[in-house]
Amino acid sequence: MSHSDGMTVLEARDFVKNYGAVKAVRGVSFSVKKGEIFGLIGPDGGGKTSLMRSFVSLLKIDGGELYFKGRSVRENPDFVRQNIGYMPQRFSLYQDMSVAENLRFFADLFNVDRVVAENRIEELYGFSGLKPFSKRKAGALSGGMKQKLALSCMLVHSPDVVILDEPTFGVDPVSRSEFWQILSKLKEEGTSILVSTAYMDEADLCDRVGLMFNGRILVHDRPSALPGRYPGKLYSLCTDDPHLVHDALEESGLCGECNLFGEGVHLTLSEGVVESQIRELLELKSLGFESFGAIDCGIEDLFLLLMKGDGDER
Ligand SMILES: Nc1ncnc2c1ncn2[C@@H]1O[C@H](COP(=O)(O)OP(=O)(O)OP(=O)(O)O)[C@@H](O)[C@H]1O
Repeated sequence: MSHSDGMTVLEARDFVKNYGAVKAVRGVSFSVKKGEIFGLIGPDGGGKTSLMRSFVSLLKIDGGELYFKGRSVRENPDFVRQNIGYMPQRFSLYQDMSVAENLRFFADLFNVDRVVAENRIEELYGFSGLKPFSKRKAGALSGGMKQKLALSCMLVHSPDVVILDEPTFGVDPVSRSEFWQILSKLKEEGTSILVSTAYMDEADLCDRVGLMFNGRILVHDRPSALPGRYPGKLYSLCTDDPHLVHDALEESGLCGECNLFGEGVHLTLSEGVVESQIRELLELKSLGFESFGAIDCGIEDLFLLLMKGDGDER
């Protein structure tokens, strides 16, 4: 039975993946629409890789269903493998081969016609900026350039749906930004992208994101809609002693949420508590602070809150 509405390219319905007793993915449902960038965001071990590898039919599905363009992944493994571009966490480039040779190798692997391949490789050079390095050995490229080459190799057979597993992991900030610019160009070209990352700041670069933790997608929405999902008012307190302040606030019972955050603490007030009580407590304990005031919630704040609500055993 087809589940395609023409606009949905990837869909998970109550998808479950176990490794023996380890519940890696515990019933996940979401979809990726044609021409959008959907980000799976979350810390290591949340289940992102298991979900992605299952989508490309590299792992057995233990429950629920995954669909690619309306077809069951379980029943159509060859169709899936031929038509989805998949870039795993450790994409194997041939280190002793040049950039151009790697690209031609992957074109041959996917049986891309020679002329079509050369045109596509030129197009990919345009996307990636790798042309000046075409003769350089892959092993001699920087980390960021290696990831761009891996992406290009994966795109050489022109898949219109791609799955990228933490493609920017360990890459410097400038190259990360350049990599996302390439993804944005691909999207403009009509490519649909499912991409995972542990970098929360990459959420804003996606059309929609799913926050994944402990085998579940805790919430999925447009990045701009996520702050609105935070219940209550959030405060930021900047201090030189974030640990001491955090512990004092936790002990006081004045806060609902209380999390260390960079150079300070993000907190909510317990019911009936007013802002001045926080100031008074810190003065009483002789704990200094530079500023204290309400702020807009960020994606990390929401994630911390939702993660606490998901305390199931593995
Ligand atoms: N082959 C395996 N055998 C047993 N457990 C596994 C296996 N692969 C993954 N796991 C476990 O499944 C859970 C989810 O792992 P998964 O790799 O899917 O998460 P992730 O969010 O992609 O994290 P990472 O970025 O580290 O890969 C983790 O607890 C992990 O230890």
